[in-house]
Amino acid sequence: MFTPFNTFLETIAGDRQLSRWLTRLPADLEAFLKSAEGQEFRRYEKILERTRSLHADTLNLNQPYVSFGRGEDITPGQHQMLRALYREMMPWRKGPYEFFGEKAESEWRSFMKWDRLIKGITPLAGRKILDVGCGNGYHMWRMLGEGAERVVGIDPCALFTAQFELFKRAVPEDIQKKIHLLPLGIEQLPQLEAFDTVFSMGVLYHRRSAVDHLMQLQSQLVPGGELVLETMVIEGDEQTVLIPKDRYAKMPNIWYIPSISSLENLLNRCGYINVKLIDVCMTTTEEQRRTELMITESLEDFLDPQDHTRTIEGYQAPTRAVFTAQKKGR
Ligand SMILES: Nc1ncnc2c1ncn2[C@@H]1O[C@H](C[S@+](CC[C@H]([NH3+])C(=O)[O-])CC(=O)[O-])[C@@H](O)[C@H]1O
Repeated sequence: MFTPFNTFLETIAGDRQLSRWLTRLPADLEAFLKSAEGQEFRRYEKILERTRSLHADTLNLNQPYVSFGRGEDITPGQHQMLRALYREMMPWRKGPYEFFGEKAESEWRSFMKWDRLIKGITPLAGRKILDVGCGNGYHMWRMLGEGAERVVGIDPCALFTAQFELFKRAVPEDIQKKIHLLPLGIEQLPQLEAFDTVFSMGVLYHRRSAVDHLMQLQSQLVPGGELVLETMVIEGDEQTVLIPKDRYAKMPNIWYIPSISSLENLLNRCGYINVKLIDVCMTTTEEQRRTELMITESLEDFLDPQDHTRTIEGYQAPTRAVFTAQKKGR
């Protein structure tokens, strides 16, 4: 029934920690496919059928444009087909990508976040990784490029899963076995204690309970494993947290924006050790902007037109911090 996810189910059957997931994963995937979001995914799958004959034997996962295949590998008709397909699968929020020479320019230049964090985290070579709220998987490909042994991403959005599948289905089978995006929310994960590094980037502020989110992430890590947490922060002391009255930067679903020191405190209270701040950076319109493949409002429209250090509601403009923290060893 759940064809696109079968390889993952087979892979985890032989893994002592991950096989625990089999108690609920098949049912969750089935429920997804039956849901409205799942119907949407099926619709995208029909679109993906058009790319069935594309096989990318050259990959470059270590540069800003994550790229698969070369332009000269496909016909002019296939180039045209890909350009049309990108449009049918809009909006492209994360990227950029290059697929057989066709560039997909996304709203976010996601490599800028990657460049800010990669030098501050434990090297990913040989590690098993979970990326929570992975979007269309841009950073997952970069993780694989760093030599990760296996990368699992979860994101409940059907479109993002389909965008990921566009590329995944074209790569060689040995690579397909190492990288998996499942259309699930973090709340659907049992305590797996299976991952050496867990990423949560751009997710904490969407969660209604920050404490539960941090504890849930911890329960995915092996003892001694590393959390990489990226989230919005505001200026202030250990007691400062912004809970927007209503919208924040026009977003209705922002619940919790702590100061750096209050988030450090929270990570410690949740039992993490070696909490380190590795980057703080105000988001610019160079990093987040409208493109041909994301034509609705972007950062520029969310800021006060007279003062780009404020959101349109008058709050501090989006500023993002990256932390690493470790789960205690046994
Ligand atoms: N319950 C949930 N569980 C898991 N994911 C969720 C949930 N709810 C929403 N999401 C997903 O979390 C992602 C947040 S974006 C960060 C992408 C990437 N990490 C990035 O850092 O560029 C936010 C941003 O870019 O500000 C979206 O793809 C949602 O579908």
